[in-house]
Amino acid sequence: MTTTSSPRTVSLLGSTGSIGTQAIQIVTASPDRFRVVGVSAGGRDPRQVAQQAVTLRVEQVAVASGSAAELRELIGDAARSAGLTAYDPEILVGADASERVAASGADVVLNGITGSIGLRPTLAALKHGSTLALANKESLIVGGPIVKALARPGQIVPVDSEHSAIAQCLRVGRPEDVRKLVVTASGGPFRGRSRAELRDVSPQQALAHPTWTMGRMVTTNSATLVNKGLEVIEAHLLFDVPFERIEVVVHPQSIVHSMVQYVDGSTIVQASPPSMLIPIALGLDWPNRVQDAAPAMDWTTASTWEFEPLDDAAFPAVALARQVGQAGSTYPAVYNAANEECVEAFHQERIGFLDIVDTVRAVVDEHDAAPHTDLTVEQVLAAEGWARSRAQQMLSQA
Ligand SMILES: NC(=O)C1=CN([C@@H]2O[C@H](COP(=O)(O)OP(=O)(O)OC[C@H]3O[C@@H](n4cnc5c(N)ncnc54)[C@H](OP(=O)(O)O)[C@@H]3O)[C@@H](O)[C@H]2O)C=CC1
Ligand SMILES: CC(=O)[C@@H](O)[C@H](O)COP(=O)(O)O
Ligand SMILES: [Mn+2]
Repeated sequence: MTTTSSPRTVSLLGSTGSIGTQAIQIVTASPDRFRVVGVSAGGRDPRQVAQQAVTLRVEQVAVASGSAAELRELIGDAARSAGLTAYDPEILVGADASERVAASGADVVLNGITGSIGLRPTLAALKHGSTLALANKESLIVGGPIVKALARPGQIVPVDSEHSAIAQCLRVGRPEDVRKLVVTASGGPFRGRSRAELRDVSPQQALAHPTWTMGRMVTTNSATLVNKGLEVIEAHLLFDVPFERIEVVVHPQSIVHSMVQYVDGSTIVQASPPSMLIPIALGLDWPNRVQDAAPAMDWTTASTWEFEPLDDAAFPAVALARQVGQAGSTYPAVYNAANEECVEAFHQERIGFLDIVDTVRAVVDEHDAAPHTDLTVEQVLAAEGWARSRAQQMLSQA
């Protein structure tokens, strides 16, 4: 028996970024399964947003900053070039534009925004009943218990490659039989270097990721291993596994995207050549798989997979993340916000590479949060504001 169903409606937040553009690749290849109804971006390239809107015929187009009149004109130009006569989407401009797209009730909201600015859109998507395909790990990490309290079981589908891998590996066993989660890390461009050898590395070197092509923030976070620290907290929050049962192992090939070890000694791995197309496609239609979403492993040619322990002395960001994750409350928000400030300063060549995690640690050490049993968004935002300004003060004295 064949069944037909209408395509899932999808809102893409961060549509012009690495995750957003790959999501468009997936949805345009499967028009029978997905229909994009909204796109949002920061507004750095309104022409690209306009072109996406017209190509996908979305109902809502949003940018955080820019001019509504200019965006409308660019959409009009792109529509005329495409031979579209009557295309008049809703245009949203402003700090809350993505949140409004997220609140429109699409079947799936893919949050591919960078940074903790993605928190309110994440909350809006959950409140309005959409499935949240979550690439924007920062919103879960900073919002922690607030995000979890809003989400019904299964409403958040991880898009981050490691967490998508773990979610896939968890489908083969019972939760009570899980011994540990093993999160893989490429080790970044500076794998194997000592702390002393990291002192003078440049922003350009930090952006030369060995296996993934991604946006600037997450690529830099891979170089410092802050990304892996964030991912340990993300795994704890998504899968309710205590920190002491979440391991990190360095795997330079980025083929095994993470693993689950069960109590009988079996380890289940998810493996595919490094590509976000599979986790994005799963995020959009979990647990259904999109045919040929990405190239599979070729088992007819020889290959070598290496695994090695993380060097915590050279890369202390993961150990620090475990501490802030255990502390909970506003500590993860402070860790992330201080890091976002430091990464920008590093790319402006105001500070060195080692100053990033050293400053994050110093800001976290100064943070004095009461344990919040009922954490609120306002408390998170206040702690973030404090962390950002404290990090900036420290950086200007560095
Ligand atoms: N890229 C990857 O392979 C992976 C990414 N992730 C996570 O996914 C998220 C996105 O990463 P990535 O795609 O690499 O990042 P990019 O920098 O490539 O893209 C970020 C996107 O967010 C948009 N954006 C920025 N600020 C706002 C805002 N205030 N409102 C709405 N949109 C905004 C940007 O628009 P504009 O350019 O106009 O500013 C852009 O479209 C991050 O959380 C990252 O950690 C996780 C795993 C893998
Ligand atoms: C593709 C993806 O999920 C990234 O978050 C990735 O994890 C980055 O690679 P690292 O393992 O170097 O952090
Ligand atoms: Mn990841």
